[in-house]
Amino acid sequence: MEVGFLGLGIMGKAMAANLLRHGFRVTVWNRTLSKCDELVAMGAAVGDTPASVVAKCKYTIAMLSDPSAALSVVFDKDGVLEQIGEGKGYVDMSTVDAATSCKISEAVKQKGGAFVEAPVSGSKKPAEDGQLVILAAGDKALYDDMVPAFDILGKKSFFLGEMGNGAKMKLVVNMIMGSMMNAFSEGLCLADKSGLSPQTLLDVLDLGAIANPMFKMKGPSMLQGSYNPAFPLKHQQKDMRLALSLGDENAVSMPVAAAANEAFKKARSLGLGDLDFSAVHEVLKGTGGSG
Ligand SMILES: NC(=O)C1=CN([C@@H]2O[C@H](COP(=O)(O)OP(=O)(O)OC[C@H]3O[C@@H](n4cnc5c(N)ncnc54)[C@H](OP(=O)(O)O)[C@@H]3O)[C@@H](O)[C@H]2O)C=CC1
Ligand SMILES: O=CCCC(=O)O
Repeated sequence: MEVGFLGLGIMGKAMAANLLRHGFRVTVWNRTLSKCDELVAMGAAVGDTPASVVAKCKYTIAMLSDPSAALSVVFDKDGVLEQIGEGKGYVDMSTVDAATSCKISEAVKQKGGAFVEAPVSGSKKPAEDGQLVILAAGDKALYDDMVPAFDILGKKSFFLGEMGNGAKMKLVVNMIMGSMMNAFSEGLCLADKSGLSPQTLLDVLDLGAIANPMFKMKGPSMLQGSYNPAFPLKHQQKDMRLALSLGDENAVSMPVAAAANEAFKKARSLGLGDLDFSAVHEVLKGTGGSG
């Protein structure tokens, strides 16, 4: 199978590499073109623009930072819309809001193409290992065509029905994750300040009902103040913002998520946006704990 791949950040690079390793022919494009080099060394071809990738490939996948990037790659000059059409499919796996997905979907359909939104749960390592959870919605025929690729990228794919449901599901999941990260960080600070060993807290948590891969993976590095980015904090804050907006639209009160968002915003204002989202711990340490 041949696919185009737009966006070679932390996630896109790992996902495109995975497709190459499994025998897919992949044509890549990234705004900063030099980031294509590693994929070319693995056998990828390069397109000069999103439009040229879509012209070459029947199916094109995108993995971009946020709604503004997702829209720009489709609607701007040399964008996806210039070449999408009958018989071609576009799959956006970026985390965006439902309105962004719907806008792209309408435009692609108007040109005769098919569109699926397919954001993912799972971070850098699951992307490298093909263990993502894919939250797709939109054109079912295109989804079915993409299953061979989704089976390589992920351990499970959900088809969630109408356009926007993938984005909404992803935002709900990440809203919970961002709130959990704040509660976890507060717990580490509280343990430390009240004379307990935060390391022992990690051991206790890992044996009980709230054990989870995030605490297990992030806890030790948070205690060391080490935040090598797997999931950049600026993206987690974007997801909190978009989830809170979904809450506004549906009149759902989310005080816990709103407080977590404030901590992520504070972290961004301190210049921590490019670090891992667990760097929010630095903010919470600064307000009383020492982790
Ligand atoms: N990292 C993670 O753990 C996970 C991330 N996600 C989501 O996946 C998406 C990608 O995340 P991740 O790979 O971590 O992000 P990165 O910040 O590592 O990569 C972002 C990508 O978007 C591109 N980009 C940004 N702005 C524009 C623009 N205006 N026009 C064209 N391209 C643009 C960047 O290009 P350039 O290289 O030129 O800057 C880069 O390829 C995000 O929506 C994120 O929320 C979902 C699950 C997990
Ligand atoms: O959007 C990022 C999700 C990160 C994860 O699921 O571990």
